[in-house]
Amino acid sequence: MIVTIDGPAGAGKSSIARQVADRLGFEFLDTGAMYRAVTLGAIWNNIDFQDVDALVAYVRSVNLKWHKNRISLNDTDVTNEIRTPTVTGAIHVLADLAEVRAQLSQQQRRIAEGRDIVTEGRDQGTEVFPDAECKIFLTASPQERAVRRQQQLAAAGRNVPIEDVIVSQNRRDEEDRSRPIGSLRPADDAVLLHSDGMTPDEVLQKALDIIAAAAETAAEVPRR
Ligand SMILES: Nc1ncnc2c1ncn2[C@@H]1O[C@H](COP(=O)(O)OP(=O)(O)OP(=O)(O)O)[C@@H](O)[C@H]1O
Ligand SMILES: Nc1ccn([C@H]2C[C@H](O)[C@@H](COP(=O)(O)O)O2)c(=O)n1
Repeated sequence: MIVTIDGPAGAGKSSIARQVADRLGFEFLDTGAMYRAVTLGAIWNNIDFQDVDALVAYVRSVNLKWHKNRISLNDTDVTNEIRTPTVTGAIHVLADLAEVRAQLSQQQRRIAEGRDIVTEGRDQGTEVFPDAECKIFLTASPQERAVRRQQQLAAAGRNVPIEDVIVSQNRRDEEDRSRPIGSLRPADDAVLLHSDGMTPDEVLQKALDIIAAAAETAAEVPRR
């Protein structure tokens, strides 16, 4: 069974998707980590971000591996290095390129093949797994997401004023929504889960309920 969880930055996708996967004994895939890793690699290799051909060639050449919730690039574990503001600020350049998306989407489908998996990102239910048995669009208001992000950053030792968090969140939302391919939007058949005012445990339980209902429907309606 494939479960997709898409939504805007800071909605709680990775934390909820990981817990859902643990509870169900499914694999978990963080597709944002893949976009982050190739962006980091392009920076490390001093690739000119204006040179589309060079960026595409680089992404085609790298060996990206997702294993046990960690990501490696040409056999170097970059799970921690991909979470810097520099990487976050540069991702949109690669994420906007159709060829890069095609490459990473293909790899995501390969990872999911024959597995029960919870995969999260922006385009999982719309572009990468249009036939997924369960699609959730997890969201929260910009204010709520910003507060969560500020607390997450503070827990990691970075005290960032809420105004700055909101500015960078608005920029990412705009980039993610206006992308020509793979833009952030709910699939027509996604269940909307708006998490304002819900604790993480409540969101987890709601997601599990949605998945249980979808699994029941999938069992009743055999796939063509
Ligand atoms: N319902 C909730 N209530 C309060 N905090 C939450 C809730 N859900 C998630 N969080 C917290 O919000 C922060 C952001 O969550 P998370 O990293 O899972 O978001 P995300 O959607 O994956 O973001 P991104 O796309 O930027 O990676 C984390 O610190 C997480 O623990
Ligand atoms: N399926 C995906 C996943 C991620 N991206 C891009 C857009 C995001 O802003 C960025 C980082 O993702 P995050 O780690 O914050 O989930 O990567 C995408 O285009 N498609």
